[in-house]
Amino acid sequence: MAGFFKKIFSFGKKEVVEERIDETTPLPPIKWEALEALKPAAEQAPHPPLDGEGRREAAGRGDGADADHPHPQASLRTSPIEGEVKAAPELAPVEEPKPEPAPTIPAPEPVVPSEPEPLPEPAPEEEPAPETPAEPPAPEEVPPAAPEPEPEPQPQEVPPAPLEPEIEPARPEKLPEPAPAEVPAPAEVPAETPAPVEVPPPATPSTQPSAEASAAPHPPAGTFSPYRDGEKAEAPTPHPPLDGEGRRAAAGWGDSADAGASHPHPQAALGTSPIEGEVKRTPVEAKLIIGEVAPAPAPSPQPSPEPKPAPGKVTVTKKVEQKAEPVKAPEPAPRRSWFQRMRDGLARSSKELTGNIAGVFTKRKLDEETLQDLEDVLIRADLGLETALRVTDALAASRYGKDVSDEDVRSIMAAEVEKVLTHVAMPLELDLSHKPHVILVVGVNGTGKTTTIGKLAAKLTDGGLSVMLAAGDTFRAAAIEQLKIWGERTKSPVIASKIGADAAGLAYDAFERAKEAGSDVLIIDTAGRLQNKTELMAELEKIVRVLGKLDPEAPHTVLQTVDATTGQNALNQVEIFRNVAGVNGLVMTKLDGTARGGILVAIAAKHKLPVYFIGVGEQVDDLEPFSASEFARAIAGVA
Ligand SMILES: Nc1nc2c(ncn2[C@@H]2O[C@H](COP(=O)(O)OP(=O)(O)OP(=O)(O)O)[C@@H](O)[C@H]2O)c(=O)[nH]1
Repeated sequence: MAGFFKKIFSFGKKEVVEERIDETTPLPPIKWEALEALKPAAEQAPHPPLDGEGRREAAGRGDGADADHPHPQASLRTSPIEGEVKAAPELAPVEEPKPEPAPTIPAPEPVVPSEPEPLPEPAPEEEPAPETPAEPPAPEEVPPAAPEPEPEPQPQEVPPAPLEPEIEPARPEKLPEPAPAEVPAPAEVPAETPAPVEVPPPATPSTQPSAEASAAPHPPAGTFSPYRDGEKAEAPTPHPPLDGEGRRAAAGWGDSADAGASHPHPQAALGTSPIEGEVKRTPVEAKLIIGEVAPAPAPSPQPSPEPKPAPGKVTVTKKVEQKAEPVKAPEPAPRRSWFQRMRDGLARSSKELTGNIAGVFTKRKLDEETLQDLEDVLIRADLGLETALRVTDALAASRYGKDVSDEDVRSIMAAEVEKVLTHVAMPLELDLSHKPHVILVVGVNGTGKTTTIGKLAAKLTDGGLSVMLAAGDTFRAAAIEQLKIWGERTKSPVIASKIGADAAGLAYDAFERAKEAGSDVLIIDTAGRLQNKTELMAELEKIVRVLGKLDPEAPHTVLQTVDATTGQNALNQVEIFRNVAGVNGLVMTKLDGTARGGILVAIAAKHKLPVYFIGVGEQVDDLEPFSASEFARAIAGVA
């Protein structure tokens, strides 16, 4: 017995056990053990006081681990089984032995005191699971990877100690997890089998995950929400130390004191820091940790950091945009010359015409039939009867009865068309003795009056002339705004009035204003109107009459815009406007992309009015002086 007690005393902590034994009435067991003590070594010594068979069993298991706390704990639990009432008092003493491991890990102990009561139980439960050798290594491995991410979450969480209450609910689940981390020592716990039943399943699996989860999952979680919220890992940086401490404590505790308080301590520490962090981050994350931590542990941490890349991608898109910008620079593609544009525009007219001509003169001698066919082709091309006869007459005069190719025919046609146009292809001359030189622009709706005014104003202002614009189209607000835009672009003042105002009155006012301003040129826009609209045509006539009151020679130039796509109706338009407004010049618009450009030749042949410009587009510089030869060659398809 003496030796037995000595051994007990040597354990120190076990001394308490002896006293307890006395209280619990271990007398019968004492005798029984005394007998055993005589037989075996002192190994069973601690057990005797514990008395129960469980003690023996525990002793057998804990032979090697006796020194460890597990024994006291085992005794506590075992005894509780017999008389749980007593177990409570024993628990306190049992934890006391923990201090022993504490020396090894002083940090954990301080934490334990506050949570010892609840924690001790869960810890022992978890311990059994940790026994699994494979598991302990896992947690250890985890820490390395986890430490980096974990630190972040903890720091934030640590400060808000009050938040722990929220965390605690989650702890029960997590608590088992931290225990595994401490597993190293827990291996001794196995004796605590009773509780393990519940714990093991969660503990072992959870433990690793928990340890990792706390570590791995936490980092991710921390990375997720924290990053987004604070984004700044700056907060995390402070955490690392905290985590490290918590982890170290956990690890240390597990190593030495795992059995008893060690578990609660690490858990508490782990749970508090990581849990808090997770909880705050987002409920979603918490779910991940609790529910599927085990499967996710390793991957979860990784995915968490990955989300960060997402924002990185955003930056990438920005870079892409920047790259796109430089691409825009080269966009300014070289613009085709006006002639090329006119040529392309007349391509449809030319292609149809030359194609038909080729169809007539394919390996055929020139005779009356072929000449008649050619005349029909030219007329259908809107060149007009007069121009068609000029071409057929010229062809018959030189090639009648001979083989004629379509190229010969096109060449002769170009020459004859040029002859017709030469007399009308004149440059616009402005008599600046008039201050201002008044240009009245008329025409049917949509033929390009306002656009042509803008283009012309640009040419004049570019030439150093001062220009004033008058919005005589008082019927359409859009027309007024359109002219104002052109005025801004050409830096030309625009005189306008309210919708529905008298156009003649506006023209008169504008003329006076231009005189007062000393403008070189006044360009007056008018409302589009069909030549068969008597009232509108009368209004146009009135405008001309009113302008004449200020200057008998005004308007000095009356330009009519003619839409090349109009066809034969253009001939009638020019005739009417010429009679009503005294048109003395034409601008053939929309020659770009029409198959009816031949009408220009017909108009020129019939009215012999000057064609100052041709419109080959909607841009400001798409107004070109009319060239008879170029137009003729273009429409005839002659290079
Ligand atoms: N392709 C092409 N379009 C043109 C040309 N000239 C004018 N346009 C377009 O033809 C349309 C009518 O031009 P406007 O200048 O408004 O014609 P408008 O005669 O003033 O019209 P109203 O005020 O309604 O009488 C606009 O879309 C112009 O961009 C041209 O030479 N080529």
